[in-house]
Amino acid sequence: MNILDKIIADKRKEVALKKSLLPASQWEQSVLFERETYSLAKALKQSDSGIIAEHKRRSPSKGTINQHTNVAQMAQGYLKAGASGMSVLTDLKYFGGSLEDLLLARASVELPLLRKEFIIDEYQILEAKAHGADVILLIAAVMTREEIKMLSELAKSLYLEVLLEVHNEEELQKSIMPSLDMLGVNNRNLKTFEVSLQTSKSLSEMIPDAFVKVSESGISNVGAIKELREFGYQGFLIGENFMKTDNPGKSAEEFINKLKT
Ligand SMILES: O=C(O)c1ccccc1NCC(=O)[C@H](O)[C@H](O)COP(=O)(O)O
Repeated sequence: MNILDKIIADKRKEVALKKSLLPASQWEQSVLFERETYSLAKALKQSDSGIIAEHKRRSPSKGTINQHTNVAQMAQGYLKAGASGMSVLTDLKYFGGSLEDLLLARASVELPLLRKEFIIDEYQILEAKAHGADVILLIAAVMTREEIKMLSELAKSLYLEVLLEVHNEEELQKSIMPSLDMLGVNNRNLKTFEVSLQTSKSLSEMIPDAFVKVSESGISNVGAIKELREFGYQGFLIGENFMKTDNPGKSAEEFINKLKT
């Protein structure tokens, strides 16, 4: 079994257990459920950075990246740096994240927040809204077109935006539908961990202009962003490059300042 299949199999068990313990209806009572959300798509179109800076303690491909994080400080650092949004990993087993991380980020900044999670069930979308997310991620590799439609339409009905992630043409073709806001191309093959920015470049012309294009993973220098912009990308999801430093906020600030020159 490849790592993505393993993550999804574990996620199904985790969600089934949560559903048996805590009904989804409780999330609708959260004070955060009725709030206005921030648009990441708009921020990416309007900002001059386009950076979505990630909070990620560890990953299957890199192991431990940074165990000594202060989510609130990091969120404020990313905001000060000029990031267009923040991505918060909420999976515990493989990434060391939690819904508390998302709540802390929400309490700290008014930036658009992406819940970076392996979403396979409506329950996780209600949970995302109740914990401060503005955007959810759907991964085409692990769902059918019907599931993408059902989950993205639910998210939109809750005023959450949807970032749909693909890694190849087949995933892209099966996924295009009006209930998506952003199309993300993951440069990392989640089954083999191979990373190539060429994946974003090759798929770019197949993404309809109606969607904001986001390039994800393996971005470690300003030159890469300048190249990807030539292919129409307006969003750039960066995790490890910031998280591996002692001060991710400051490292994002230096990166974004360099981007402006
Ligand atoms: O990062 C991994 O090892 C990974 C493995 C399996 C599924 C997902 C994985 N990563 C999630 C991401 O998409 C990245 O955290 C995100 O795009 C940022 O990537 P990077 O800048 O390379 O840290």
